[in-house]
Amino acid sequence: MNRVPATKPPPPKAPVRKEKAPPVVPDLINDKDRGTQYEKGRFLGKGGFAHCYELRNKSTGEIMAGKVVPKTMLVKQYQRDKMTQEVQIHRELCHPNIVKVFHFFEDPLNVYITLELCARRSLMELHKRRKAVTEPEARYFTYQVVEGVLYLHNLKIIHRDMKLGNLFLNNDLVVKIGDFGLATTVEGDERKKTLCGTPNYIAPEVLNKCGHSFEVDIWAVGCILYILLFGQPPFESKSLEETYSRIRHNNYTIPANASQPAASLIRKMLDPVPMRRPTAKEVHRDIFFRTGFMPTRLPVSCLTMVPKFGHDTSIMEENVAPRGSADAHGHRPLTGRTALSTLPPHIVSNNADREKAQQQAAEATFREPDDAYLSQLFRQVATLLDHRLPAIDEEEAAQDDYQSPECLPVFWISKWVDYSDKYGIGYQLCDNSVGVLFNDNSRIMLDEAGNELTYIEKSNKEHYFSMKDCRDDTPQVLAKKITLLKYFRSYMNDHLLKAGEGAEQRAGDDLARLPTLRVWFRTKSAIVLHLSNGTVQVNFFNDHVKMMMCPLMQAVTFIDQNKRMLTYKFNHLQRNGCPEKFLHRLKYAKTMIERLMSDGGAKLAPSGGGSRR
Ligand SMILES: Nc1ncnc2c1ncn2[C@@H]1O[C@H](COP(=O)(O)OP(=O)(O)OP(=O)(O)O)[C@@H](O)[C@H]1O
Repeated sequence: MNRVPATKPPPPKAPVRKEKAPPVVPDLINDKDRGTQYEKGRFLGKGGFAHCYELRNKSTGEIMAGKVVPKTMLVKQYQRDKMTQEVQIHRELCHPNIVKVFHFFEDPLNVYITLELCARRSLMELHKRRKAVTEPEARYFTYQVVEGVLYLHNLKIIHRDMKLGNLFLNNDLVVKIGDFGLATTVEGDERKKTLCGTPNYIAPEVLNKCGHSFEVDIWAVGCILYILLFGQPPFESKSLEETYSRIRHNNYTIPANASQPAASLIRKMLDPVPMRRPTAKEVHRDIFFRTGFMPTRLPVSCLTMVPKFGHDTSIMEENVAPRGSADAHGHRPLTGRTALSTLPPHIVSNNADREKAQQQAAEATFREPDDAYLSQLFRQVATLLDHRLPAIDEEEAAQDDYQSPECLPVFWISKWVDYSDKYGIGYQLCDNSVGVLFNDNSRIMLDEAGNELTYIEKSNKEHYFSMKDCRDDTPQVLAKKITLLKYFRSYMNDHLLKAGEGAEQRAGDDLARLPTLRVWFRTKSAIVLHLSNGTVQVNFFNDHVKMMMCPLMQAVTFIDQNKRMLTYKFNHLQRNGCPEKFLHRLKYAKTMIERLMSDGGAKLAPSGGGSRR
């Protein structure tokens, strides 16, 4: 296929930028000293000097993460010393909020560190997808970070590179502090004078080179809490010089909508004078962590969607008269996009905290763009295609080093059933939750366990309730929709194969607000689906290739004919090239996004071809 019209002279071939040579990692890795063999699993990602893979202990079946550093990266003595120092500090640590190091060994090619697997990536990906999170979530994550820091400081260890990307998440969304590459131990009142490498959230005393200690970690935690709550770093600017100048002058502002305890804690942690900053112990007992919601756990869906903090026992629906204005506890349902009342039992809090969290979640959903990021995605794909992308081989693009697996979507549609000639389209998400987009543009969603139900009116007003609360007097229209949802669910469970089978999954949760199908249509060659979290999915009928594009991660994932998942950042494809086959699909996707935009709100295109119920 021609990439340039024949009339134009072809522009010079874009240079292909070669990345650093990736390590050669055998499929079977031998830890000779312990007599253990590991099978190399999926590629997890790469950092400045390490590549990370899922490893499976052949004899125990245990799955872990394996950091691989090629020996060619450790030629100089100082590089080897740094690595040994990092591992020496890290391997001694044992705390629920610190990534566990299991072993450290080498073979002729590489050095390996086996680590506790953090399958849900890091707070950096959460931040990219969500920007500002709600205060209960910020409290939940930051408290765990502080617990880890308190443990380290008690052992006289400074981490010195606390940042979102070093705060990993396991499948239960427990925070695990990792990457001890800049960590050091402190003797007595010693002030450290040198720091190799640049920590992300650099404290003023490090910039001023006047000696630093534990307080640099507290400064970084202040930056982390700020980013979680307000969606951007406190001293961010267009240039590094300007950022450093702002740090030196303590030039940052706290948005007016911040709660008093949050604002006060941030001010204390971002004090320009290190000695005035609270210790980890003082932060740990700060009032911010003692008031307001503190969820004991968060659902996986909060990596991409604002969570909900309660149920709506008083169902309201267009064309359905609300049954009473207050629930059994005398709580009035909120009007707006979220109507919440009864709280899950594991959240201990008072009414005022509860309503505040509800309000915050509602405000956050109002901040989501009306087009669910479609125009943003269109611009990204259009920009990518405006460039002359270097053509590369498909197999080259399938190599680990080429991919960015951290950008894999949290949710995609793994099954769908088109019954729009009568009712609507039913679908299953990759976590086994199911939803229906009805022909009247209302939506319904049920989590995997079949407990948590979300009903979204045509006007986008959301109602959450537990299936246990569904009584005999459920309004007839809704009862019918629930029956249809269950029908779709059993049909999909019985009949269809799941796309992307084998990927990480987790059961739904009572705080989960799952993404729902917003708009869809079918063409002769594909079905196009747009989820409310911004993901656009295109399933091609002829060869069963699927593509998912995420505007927030600025990335695309292909599930190819061999069911391989290949994830690429748009800017990586732009710089390093794109196989012709994917380019062709991206061009098609651009037209499809345009059509989604012009279709606006859920106009169901006439169906043509493909599977149909
Ligand atoms: N314990 C883990 N579980 C799952 N994935 C991990 C784990 N540790 C690291 N990763 C993944 O591997 C990638 C590379 O790891 P990391 O960033 O720690 O490497 P690095 O080269 O030491 O980092 P840096 O460039 O920050 O010095 C990370 O982006 C992350 O996606």
